[in-house]
Amino acid sequence: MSKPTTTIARHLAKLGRRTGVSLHPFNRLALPSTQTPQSRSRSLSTASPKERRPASEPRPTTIPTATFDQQHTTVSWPDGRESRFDNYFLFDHCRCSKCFQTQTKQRLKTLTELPTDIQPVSVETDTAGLHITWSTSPPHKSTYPSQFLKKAAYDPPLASYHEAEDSRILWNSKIVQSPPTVDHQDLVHSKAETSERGILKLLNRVHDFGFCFITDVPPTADDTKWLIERIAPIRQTHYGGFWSFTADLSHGDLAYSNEGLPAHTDTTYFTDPAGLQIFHLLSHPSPPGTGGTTLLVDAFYTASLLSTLYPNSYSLLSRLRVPAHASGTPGTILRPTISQPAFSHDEKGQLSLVRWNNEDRGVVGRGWTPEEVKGWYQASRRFEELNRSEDAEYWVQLSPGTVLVIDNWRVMHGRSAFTGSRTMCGAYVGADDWKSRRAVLTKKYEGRRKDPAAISGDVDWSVGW
Ligand SMILES: C[N+](C)(C)CCCC[C@H](N)C(=O)O
Ligand SMILES: O=C(O)CCC(=O)C(=O)O
Repeated sequence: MSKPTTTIARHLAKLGRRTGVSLHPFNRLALPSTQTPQSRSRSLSTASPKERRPASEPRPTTIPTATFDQQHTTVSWPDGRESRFDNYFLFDHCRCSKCFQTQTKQRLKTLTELPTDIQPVSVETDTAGLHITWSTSPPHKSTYPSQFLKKAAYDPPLASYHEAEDSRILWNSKIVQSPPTVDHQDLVHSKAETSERGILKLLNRVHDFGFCFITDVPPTADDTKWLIERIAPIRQTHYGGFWSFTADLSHGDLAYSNEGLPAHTDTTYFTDPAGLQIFHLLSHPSPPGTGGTTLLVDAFYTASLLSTLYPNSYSLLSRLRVPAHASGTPGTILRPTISQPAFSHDEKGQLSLVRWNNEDRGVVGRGWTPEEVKGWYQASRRFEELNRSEDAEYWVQLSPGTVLVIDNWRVMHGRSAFTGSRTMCGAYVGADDWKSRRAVLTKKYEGRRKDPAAISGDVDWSVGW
């Protein structure tokens, strides 16, 4: 693949000057959201006086006060902020034993069982939070911890929700200086707690950087499979569960050849793209073999650059849906029922999933305007140029004993063409599965520190967000 002759370096230099941030790795660039900078500033500057902006960060609070009327209960925080809740919303979110099954953590009432004219007969506040006695017969009593109310506030939302501190760190080619790594011993220690803490460290690094190496892994398929199964359940696909592959075209896919593969994410043809892509290079005698070097690119980093350099291109790649397919293996014609754009965002507008695979891309343009077709190609070429820039590309030669764990929703991977006999093994893990594993271990070993008010009495308020 010839290097694109681009003016990206000039753009990057300008960007560095314009944003005042030096684009070195471990930079906490703001993750791009659906709104491009211009549109974001417009929405803020045109907010009418009546639209209340998220309040500033709270000062230490003591005990709030509360008032209510037929429709709402309003909590006034000691720092002057106010949070207004529909009474129906509060009643719906009661987690007393009659409304919420504490073991299964599920609601016990349907919406039509909640009276639409529900209102308090009294409200009180204390260090435990807000206590409401409702106008039901007999009177139903609910308690809401202050922490819950601040997190759930929607009228207005509190700043902490939209500016939630995210530990993600965007990186470029300089990550080579200090790539995230954990040691195999930390993950398979005989003491269960030590292993779990090691797996949490691994998954935190995968969350923060989008990838992490595991060193000193016994270079066998069996040991690799056993290790992956300790991290999270292996996801079955049409490639099987745990796989070993080589250049034999045993599957109708270029991965099973010795071709070079540009930076891409896998399984864009699944409605739910694989969450983790785990690789372990078991063998590639070189010499006589050549090539087969691994490429990593942080798509959140290059998308962030695109968002700043070419906001309209970022918006097009966030909106226009692109068909993807896997049709090369006999008996398989895979495509998502609902095509998706390259960039998907969460409910906060944060970039959460990048689908980028030029080989598996289908026919674009159906339902688009001619201008959108032109604009999409321009935007995609710009994104590809950023991905193929020396600034973004991190090339690393894998070797037996080092496992590479990739967040396939964020970091793209690829490889240089190779000769010789090369065997790679690994597996996919579902996105929800590895994030659940991380959430459970975080709650177990960091819960008190990260969310002290999560457990109030025997009610778990940390779930359901
Ligand atoms: C990893 N393994 C070799 C089993 C499959 C590779 C699948 C590659 C496919 N083009 C995709 O991007 O999903
Ligand atoms: O063979 C490699 O190093 C990577 C193959 C690849 O990109 C893939 O399996 O998606």
